[in-house]
Amino acid sequence: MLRIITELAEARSELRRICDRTHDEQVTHKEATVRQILQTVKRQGDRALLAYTEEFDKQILTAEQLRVTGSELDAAYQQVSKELLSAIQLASRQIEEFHRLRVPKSWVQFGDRDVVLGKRYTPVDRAGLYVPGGRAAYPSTVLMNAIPAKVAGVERIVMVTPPGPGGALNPAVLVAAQEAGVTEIYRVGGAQAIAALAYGTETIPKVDVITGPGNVYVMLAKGQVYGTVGIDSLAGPSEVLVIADRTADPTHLAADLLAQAEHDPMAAAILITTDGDLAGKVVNEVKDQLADHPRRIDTEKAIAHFGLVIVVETLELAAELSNEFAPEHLELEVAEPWDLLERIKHAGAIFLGHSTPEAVGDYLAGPNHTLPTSGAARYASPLSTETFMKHSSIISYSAGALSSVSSAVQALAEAEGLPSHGYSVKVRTDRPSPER
Ligand SMILES: NC(=O)C1=CN([C@@H]2O[C@H](COP(=O)(O)OP(=O)(O)OC[C@H]3O[C@@H](n4cnc5c(N)ncnc54)[C@H](O)[C@@H]3O)[C@@H](O)[C@H]2O)C=CC1
Ligand SMILES: N[C@@H](Cc1c[nH]c[nH+]1)C(=O)O
Ligand SMILES: [Zn+2]
Repeated sequence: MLRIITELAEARSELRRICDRTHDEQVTHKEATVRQILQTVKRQGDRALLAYTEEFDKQILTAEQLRVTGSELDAAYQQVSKELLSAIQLASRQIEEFHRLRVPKSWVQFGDRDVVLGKRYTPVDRAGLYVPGGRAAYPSTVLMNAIPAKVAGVERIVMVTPPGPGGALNPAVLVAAQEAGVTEIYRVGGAQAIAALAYGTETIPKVDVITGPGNVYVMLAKGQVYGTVGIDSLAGPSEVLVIADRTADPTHLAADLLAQAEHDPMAAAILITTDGDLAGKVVNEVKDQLADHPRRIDTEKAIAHFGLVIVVETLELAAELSNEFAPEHLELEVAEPWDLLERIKHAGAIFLGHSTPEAVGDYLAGPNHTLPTSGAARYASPLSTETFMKHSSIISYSAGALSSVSSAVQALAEAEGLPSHGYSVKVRTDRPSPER
């Protein structure tokens, strides 16, 4: 079931197929479904949300039930154990500490002739967070999305997540939302939730930026509403790529591959190793650990379609293949991970050494777990406080500075056939404003 490949050309073509799995023909027809959902919600608002929730989530709700009430939020604290609450609080603290480290700061620079230039950072007014809820509950994703928004200074943090049986939401998700500073929660999921956040409905406010991971419908919907709103990145079905040498433990590697595969039948789990014996042992371990896995069917599907073991001659070649794939998560399970790091160019999050399984980053190390997938790590970055901020350029010229560039501006304006541009400078240098 987990295939071993030793031939380089085949390895490259398989990696390409797996990387492109959210763009292949099976998925492209979902683009049309998603477009239809977005348009219907845009036209019909809450009515469409309720109809899609009935169709896809099998829950019958009224418009009044879309928003989670204060009493439900209070009750959630009674439904989580003390251990879980303190784990949520530990994760919150560590995620907040990490995201506070590098909040972009506004700056100005004073140059010659009283020229002042700079950047002024401001948060968006409203952020919309998607928290997945189809196959698993994701309190950790609530923290990973809401905390950076709060640290960035966003005033209105709107969360959406699909309803479970009877419309209920997972209590840990509701507790995490309160701990992280979410201001309002709506029970709606999938592409319809993304449409609600992008266009607004009678109940759900339109936001400025939508963040958060989700399945392929959510990912396609975020891609389609980009431009109407900002988005973080295309964070779709999860991926891990592990580079291992003979010092790695096959039991650990198998556990890490399955930890990714269990997210979604479209999740990807890839091992590239320099040790042929290790490759065989990992394949057997995966089989053993899957035998009594509670999510065996979906996990097996992911392993069968998007699982792979590649045996290569050198770690340099392993790094090259990894860069071509640009994985969401990359584990360096080798004797000298810091040396190998030098060769890594494209990856969402990089886990170094034998004691750093991806799960520690998924939950509480501090860096964000909402990461670009399907090759998007070639150009995109993890979700961060910057995702919820934008900057304005700051420019201030004195009269002297303006006259020193007047002829250059006029030459450029003339070349572009835009005389009023040139005149707007000339008129000021010919007739400066009186000193006030
Ligand atoms: N890249 C990242 O940073 C992360 C990614 N993930 C990924 O998030 C995803 C979560 O997926 P799910 O558990 O499915 O939850 P989800 O909340 O993303 O999707 C469930 C929703 O999909 C919609 N849907 C289901 N079948 C549909 C159909 N046939 N047509 C139209 N809409 C349909 C429904 O509206 C449902 O509410 C996984 O792929 C996981 O790997 C999770 C955490 C982090
Ligand atoms: N591994 C997920 C994150 C996660 C949340 N909960 C468990 N894991 C990802 O794609 O980033
Ligand atoms: Zn995970």
